[in-house]
Amino acid sequence: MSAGPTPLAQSPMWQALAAHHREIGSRHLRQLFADDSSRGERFAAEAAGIYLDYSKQRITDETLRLLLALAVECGLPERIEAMFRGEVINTTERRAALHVALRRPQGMALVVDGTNVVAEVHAVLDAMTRFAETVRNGDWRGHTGRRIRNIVNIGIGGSDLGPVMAYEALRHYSERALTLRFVSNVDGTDLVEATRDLDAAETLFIVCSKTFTTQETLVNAHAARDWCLSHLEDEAAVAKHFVAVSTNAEGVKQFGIAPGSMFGFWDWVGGRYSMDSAIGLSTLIAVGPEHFRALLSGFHEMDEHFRSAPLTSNLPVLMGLLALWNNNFLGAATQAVLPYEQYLKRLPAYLQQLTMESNGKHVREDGQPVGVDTSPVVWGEPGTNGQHSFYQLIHQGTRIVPCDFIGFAKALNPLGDQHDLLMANLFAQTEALAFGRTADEVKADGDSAPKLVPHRVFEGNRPTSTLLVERLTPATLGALVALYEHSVFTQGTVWGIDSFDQWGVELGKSLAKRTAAELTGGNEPALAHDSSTNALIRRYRRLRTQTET
Ligand SMILES: O=P(O)(O)OC[C@H]1O[C@](O)(CO)[C@@H](O)[C@@H]1O
Repeated sequence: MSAGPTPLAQSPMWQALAAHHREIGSRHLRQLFADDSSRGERFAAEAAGIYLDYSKQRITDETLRLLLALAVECGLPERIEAMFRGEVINTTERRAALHVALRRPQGMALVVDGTNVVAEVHAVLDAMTRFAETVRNGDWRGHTGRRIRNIVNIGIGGSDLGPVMAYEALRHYSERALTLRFVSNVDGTDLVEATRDLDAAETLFIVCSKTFTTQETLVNAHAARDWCLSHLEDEAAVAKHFVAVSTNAEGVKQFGIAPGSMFGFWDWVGGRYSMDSAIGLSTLIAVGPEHFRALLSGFHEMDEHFRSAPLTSNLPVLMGLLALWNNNFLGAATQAVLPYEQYLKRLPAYLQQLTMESNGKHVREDGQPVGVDTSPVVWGEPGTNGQHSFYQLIHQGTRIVPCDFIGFAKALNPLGDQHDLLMANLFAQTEALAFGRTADEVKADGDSAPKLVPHRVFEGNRPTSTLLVERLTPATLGALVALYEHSVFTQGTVWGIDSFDQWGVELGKSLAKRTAAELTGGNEPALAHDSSTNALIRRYRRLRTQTET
């Protein structure tokens, strides 16, 4: 009988990294910087307009050498090639993961099973562009002949987070005459508040769902349809006020949206990798075709870098391996993403899905336990808001929280010296986190009572990376997102997991379906859950019908 593959933690390179960690794991960044005056320039790399400074990570040259060797041992170069060739790397769903095809220029064919998928991508892109232009220039009229002024995107997960993140990120480049709203939650408040002040005659709904079976989206889409018809009082209005983005033409037709108003994509685009497919229709309408194509070109530039740059200077590879080092060897369970750019306020939420839905897995592709920790918990807030909230823990708490700081050299909305102040905060935070403040330094400052000294000590040695970009543009946004996509892929490859499935969302979905039927109706159904769930359902049933006092 075959002994099966060697568990990751027993592999030679993992073992070498564990030994190396025992040797240097507690070495302080103060010492690492003191030992090498060029560290700040040496531990940096640049691609697609993004400069990555990783010198404030707790690593040495040897750490990097070993991490890169681990990536090679785990087959990263071959796996990158396999993804770009369109091989079935999403093995549990038996599909390719070809989001890189979505941003290829027209002439750069990618033939999978005899089909040039890039040509198909551009055919959809052209249709989206034509449609977006009619909306933007007012040729597309609502049912009563009025111009469309409001766009409401209905979708959830990847069919929401990408569009909303991109809309917020690129607001500076958006058509001001259009109001965009995003509805995702099955909580009725989301739709009610999104439509409360809108005129149905001027509102276009984009129903985004890869599968067109997602309960939240369909429920919201039907409620939006009811809202629209309650105002416009004619079934025919649906044709002018609803379009769909999906891979499920039949489902779209059943909803009542004509095939001509559907923009398609393919099963090889994962939901969380779909913001640059037709799911980006709201983005395209908001920013216009030129900016949308610039966004795609930024993605593509990072793709090409990921595919062709040597591993030693490959941004996504470096970021992925550093995240893995922090997670698996330094024991950090979380990863903070801290954009010092207000427009990127939804980026942490977007990256939560990208990272945690991709790599929050406990088994390898072959079904065997991974045996080491996988995805960190990703979270964050834009700077400087976080500084007055959770940074306390990052500076002086007992846990290590590796942070990605993201900043831009040029402000999109210059206001006095506010941008310099913003960036001064970013630089100061990374410095304080790395170097801290010793008791002797606190005492030397002379403004602390002795008993306060320990409270004012900062241990430092908190690992951070800084991503510095000239300006937030559609192209740099695309490059930034692609950077994180490929970093996630790098980590998943080392762990040997399928980063493109999401079986973990299924159990909750099916239990919710069963439970929904038990919450309403006159007679209490026989409840066969555990005693906690049974009691909660009973109390809920009582409260929902109880007369208010
Ligand atoms: O676009 P759909 O098919 O409605 O799916 C929405 C989301 O639901 C999931 O399948 C599971 O949460 C996500 O991966 C996806 O982005």
